[in-house]
Amino acid sequence: MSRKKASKGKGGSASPSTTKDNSNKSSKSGLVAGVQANGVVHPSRPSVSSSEFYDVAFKVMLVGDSGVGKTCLLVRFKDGAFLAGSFISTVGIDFRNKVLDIDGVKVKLQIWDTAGQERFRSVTHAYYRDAHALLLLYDVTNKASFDNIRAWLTEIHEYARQDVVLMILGNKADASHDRTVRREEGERLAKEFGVPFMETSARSGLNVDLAFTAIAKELKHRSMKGVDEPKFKLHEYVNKEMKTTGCCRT
Ligand SMILES: Nc1nc2c(ncn2[C@@H]2O[C@H](COP(=O)(O)OP(=O)(O)OP(=O)(O)O)[C@@H](O)[C@H]2O)c(=O)[nH]1
Repeated sequence: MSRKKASKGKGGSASPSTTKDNSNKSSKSGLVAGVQANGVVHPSRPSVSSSEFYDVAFKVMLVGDSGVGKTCLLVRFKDGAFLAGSFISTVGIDFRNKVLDIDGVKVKLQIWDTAGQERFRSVTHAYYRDAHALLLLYDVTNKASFDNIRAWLTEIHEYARQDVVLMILGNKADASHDRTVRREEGERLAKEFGVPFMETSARSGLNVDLAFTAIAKELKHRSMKGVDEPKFKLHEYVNKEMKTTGCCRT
């Protein structure tokens, strides 16, 4: 299978220019050429065994209230590290790339980290329609961020594609002493809307890889499924993985 080469930069900012306030967390390598509107890149380069090369690419957006841990989740997934220290809010939108090997297929996720603050909402709206998947986060120590999930879902239905892959994540699951939202509440809400759900922790790494891998698997199956290939079921995959790992995988 021939493969496309991913951009070399760690990530980048898209217009309007965005980053964390006063931080150097984002780089500025710009948008990656070749990611088409339907997310499937038709490769033209020969296959090489490098993580820079990929077969298909998709855009994944992280959304949710300010402070729920979107940037930290992305950094944990991309770099395997936790961004400790004082909280610096994202301004606008920023992205990073990561290539995953899904059943022998190189899947590039271009992951967009959006600002949770209300004042950047109109910027975020402009990016919804290009997203193939959305990870909607709340903070298990912040009840308001959980209550706002319904409003976020309304917004998603208004601005995102109809076939967008969606998952709800209850982040900061490590912070058991400060928890105000029980896991069952998250599960119930997600069930009500028919959306897969898991709790995550950017701090400990709990379920972070699983969340992105599940999304990548679903997107890859949708774009490349053969006639005889069994249908991939995101819900079932998430439930099975949570059961086999006892709900907690770092
Ligand atoms: N205990 C704990 N703290 C976390 C976790 N994830 C993020 N935080 C903390 O929560 C704060 C906010 O994290 P960010 O990742 O910047 O939040 P955000 O959702 O990107 O916020 P905006 O950019 O304003 O939308 C920071 O102080 C983080 O250190 C987590 O999994 N566990």
